[in-house]
Amino acid sequence: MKQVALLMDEDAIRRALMRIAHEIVERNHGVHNVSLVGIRRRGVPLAERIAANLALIENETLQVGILDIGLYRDDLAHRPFAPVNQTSIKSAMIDKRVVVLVDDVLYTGRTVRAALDALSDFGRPKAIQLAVLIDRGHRELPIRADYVGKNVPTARSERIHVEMQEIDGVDRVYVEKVPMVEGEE
Ligand SMILES: O=P(O)(O)OC[C@H]1O[C@H](OP(=O)(O)OP(=O)(O)O)[C@H](O)[C@@H]1O
Ligand SMILES: O=c1cc[nH]c(=O)[nH]1
Repeated sequence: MKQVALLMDEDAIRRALMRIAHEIVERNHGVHNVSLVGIRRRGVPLAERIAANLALIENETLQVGILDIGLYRDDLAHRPFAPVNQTSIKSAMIDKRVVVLVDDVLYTGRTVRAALDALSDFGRPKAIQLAVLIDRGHRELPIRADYVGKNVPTARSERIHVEMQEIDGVDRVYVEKVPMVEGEE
């Protein structure tokens, strides 16, 4: 049977996203030169919520870019369907700016690797920073997050599920515990 444990509820997600917004302001001395880019799918509503928090803190409205990394995945050849590119980014949001990439879960780092590759098509940012709601460890590439909602030590056999009101009708994060197989971490 599927075993699940709640990691974050609506309030915990809201607080984490407000803290991340404050950290972005502090690290970048404001948000004047900052752009937000959400990785589809759930990175997009997360980036929009961080943008709303930044508007409250700094009184500046940031547009949110949408990055679809489908075409840049390193396992493209093993996927059954060709992806449709749903990226929506203007070069002016990238060139010479500090770009904060936003995603829901950081795991192996392969999605972020693909996102860095995809972003380079739009210009040359001054810097790229990474914000994630959950860092679950098990990196396979030298990638780290600058802003983390919650660090969650996990076994590889587990899966983190992030659900967002805008997509799933509810705000919550839970871990699906899969019974360990002998010899696994
Ligand atoms: O660091 P990584 O190993 O790349 O894992 C993290 C990514 O995995 C998830 O996407 P997934 O491809 O599972 O699709 P989903 O968004 O439909 O869950 C999640 O949304 C992250 O983008
Ligand atoms: O646990 C995981 C791993 C990758 N992507 C997710 O969304 N959850």
